[in-house]
Amino acid sequence: MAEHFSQGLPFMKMHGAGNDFVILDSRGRGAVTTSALARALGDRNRGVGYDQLAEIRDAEDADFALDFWNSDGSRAGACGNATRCVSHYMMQQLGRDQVTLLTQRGRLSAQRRADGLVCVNMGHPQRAWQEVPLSHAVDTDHLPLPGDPVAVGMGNPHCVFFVADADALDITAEGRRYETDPLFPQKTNVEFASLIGPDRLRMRVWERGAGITLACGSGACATAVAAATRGLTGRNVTLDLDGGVLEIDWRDDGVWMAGPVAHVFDAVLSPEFLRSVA
Ligand SMILES: N[C@@H](CCC[C@H](N)C(=O)O)C(=O)O
Repeated sequence: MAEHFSQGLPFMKMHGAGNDFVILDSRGRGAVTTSALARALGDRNRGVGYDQLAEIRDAEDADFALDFWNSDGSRAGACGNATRCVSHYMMQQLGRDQVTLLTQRGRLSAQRRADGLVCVNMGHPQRAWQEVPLSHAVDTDHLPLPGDPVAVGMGNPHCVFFVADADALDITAEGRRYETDPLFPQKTNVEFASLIGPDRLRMRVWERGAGITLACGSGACATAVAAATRGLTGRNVTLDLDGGVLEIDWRDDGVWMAGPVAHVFDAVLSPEFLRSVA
């Protein structure tokens, strides 16, 4: 790859509610991300460090397409906060307040609200066990696991626990344990949520392929769907995460998520770094 990028490879660093991303804009050229590049870049000592890498590609019937990678080099089918960050960047580039995009999940749309928050329709939640996916037929509202969690797919799998105090938990131990539970053949993201007020939840997350992160957009959507399904909240919910606040509105046309985005810096990966990954 280094021979194709003799001047280096430009990238952006952005975050959404503290969920941080490296973003490559590959429009007009082929996609460059490989599992090896994602893993090397995701290493906070030897690379740049991030929760997810998002690569923007050309799309024929949408404004752009997006692929997601976790920092361990694995692929992710959805990433709500990166979708909001990249949509912000694309709206700025196109001079518009709304964009459409393609992900593995299908066609999504994003908008900038009057208050400046960027929101995305993450699509309908996946509630059938095959869709999450789970390894066999079970009640997704009450998984046969300690703690009685809920399984929700948002284009990626989530296992949501409702607990008395999410801040009192060792989520590294609990998250690691359930990420690889055999009930989830593709592993899972793990959320821990507590009801802290009417339609308000405190949520912490252990992400598949990334570990503890300060926020997870698809996880916030899954948690809001699980809370409404359990009758703990209505369908319009505010979530307090370690890195900020996300608003989730489960409407007839899908689960909408709104929150802050920040463009941190632009930089260039050196040819030496790219050579070391080849
Ligand atoms: N941070 C993300 C979710 C990223 C993907 C996840 N780790 C997976 O493997 O499914 C978000 O904002 O949704």
